[in-house]
Amino acid sequence: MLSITNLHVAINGKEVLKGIDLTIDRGETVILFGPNGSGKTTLLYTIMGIGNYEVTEGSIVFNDHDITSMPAYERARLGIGMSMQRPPSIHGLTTRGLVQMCAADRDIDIDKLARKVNLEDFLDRDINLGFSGGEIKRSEILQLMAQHPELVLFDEPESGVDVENMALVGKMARELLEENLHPDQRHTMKELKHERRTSGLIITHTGHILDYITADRGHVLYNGVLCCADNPKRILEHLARYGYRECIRCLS
Ligand SMILES: Nc1ncnc2c1ncn2[C@@H]1O[C@H](COP(=O)(O)OP(=O)(O)OP(=O)(O)O)[C@@H](O)[C@H]1O
Repeated sequence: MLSITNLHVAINGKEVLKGIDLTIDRGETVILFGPNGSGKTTLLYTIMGIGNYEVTEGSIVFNDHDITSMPAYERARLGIGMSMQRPPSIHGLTTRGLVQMCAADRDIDIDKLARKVNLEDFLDRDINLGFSGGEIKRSEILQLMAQHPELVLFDEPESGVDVENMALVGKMARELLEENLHPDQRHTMKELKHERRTSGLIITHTGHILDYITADRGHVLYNGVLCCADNPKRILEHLARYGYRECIRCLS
């Protein structure tokens, strides 16, 4: 699905990512922790191909396509989608218009999808213009539901979201990632996991998203370097107790 090898990324000549190796298999969800400024957003934007990020070394391969230098719209067409932490407002582009663009030639019922995230009254408003934090996140989810990507990149889904909105965002994120496949009498969890085609890479500081989705693995990104891989809840407990100082010891 996604294979990142020795990825070095610079912004305005400053190296921010310093040799990232990361593989995400089909149906797998990976959580990314890390202190402010460690390069998490840079990694997600570089995978999506947006912004002024220069790949100076290494490669990103998605479903056997080398996407390292591909424009963002081609990556989206291949099946990568992203929910940004602070997406821009766009004058003159309605939410409905953007959601329709996300769907490309898929046949979707925009009004029905919007009702799922309580955004039916926002469809004819300019995208994100005057939206609250929770409304922005719900609109990001709506776009992802329309796009139906194979790899979902979430940059801090909890940011700016109140408890009630978090429950809705978490539920919809689970629906996107787990594709409404629930264990029943005929199918075990293991069998269903095998059927899943959607993968996720999620940045979180608080870990609240882990109350809603099942993550397979967590990593810590520290100063542009991935420094550990473990059960995400265990990493979170460790960070709550010791902060990031153990990462410095780990890397030294
Ligand atoms: N356009 C830019 N110009 C210069 N430096 C930048 C730019 N964008 C990001 N950086 C720098 O790159 C580093 C990594 O930023 P990034 O946003 O990837 O960190 P992060 O781990 O996502 O942080 P946070 O948890 O605070 O969101 C920071 O030092 C940041 O100031």
